[in-house]
Amino acid sequence: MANRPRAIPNLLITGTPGVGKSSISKKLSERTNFTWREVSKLAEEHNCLDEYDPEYQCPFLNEDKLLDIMEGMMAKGGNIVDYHGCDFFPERWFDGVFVIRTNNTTLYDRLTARGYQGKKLEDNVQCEIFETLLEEAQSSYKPEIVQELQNDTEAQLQSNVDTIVEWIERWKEDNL
Ligand SMILES: Nc1ncnc2c1ncn2[C@@H]1O[C@H](COP(=O)(O)OP(=O)(O)OP(=O)(O)O)[C@@H](O)[C@H]1O
Repeated sequence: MANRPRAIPNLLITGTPGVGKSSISKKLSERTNFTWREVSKLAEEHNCLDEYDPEYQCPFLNEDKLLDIMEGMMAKGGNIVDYHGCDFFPERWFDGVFVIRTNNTTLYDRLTARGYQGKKLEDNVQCEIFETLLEEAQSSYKPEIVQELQNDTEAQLQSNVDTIVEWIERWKEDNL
């Protein structure tokens, strides 16, 4: 553990759209001095979105350009990276990967409330049912750094933030 490149860890908060990544990341950034990196916003701000994908009703992400922009941000640690994908980031960036989960009916309600419908709604709920992001995280990172967090209720939201804050403290102690 002694030759870790960072004094404070980088975290990845991932999961299907609507599971609560931003809610958790925001609260976490308020409880810590870590920086919340909303990848979708970064991509927009730095013009990393290419032409529109009519099937999925969202723009294509220019991953290489985005990674170049994020590389410098990640060097010192202290980042909370929030994105609904995880297999294209360099494995070395992250010390902890948290896959946020939500039960299917709750997720359906949240996405409907957000105005999702038709194929977009179905695809996102299926993505959660098939545990797509969990598998993606498990195949992209060492199993010991990947943790699932159930996030259906407000009480779970709070306890998930507590769990990650405790994880950060433990990481710091282990990597002095
Ligand atoms: N634990 C929770 N209990 C109740 N509501 C929640 C909880 N977590 C998130 N929500 C609500 O669910 C909705 C989606 O949450 P949020 O935007 O954080 O998800 P997300 O995973 O970041 O989505 P996206 O990937 O699209 O950005 C929001 O309305 C949020 O207030």
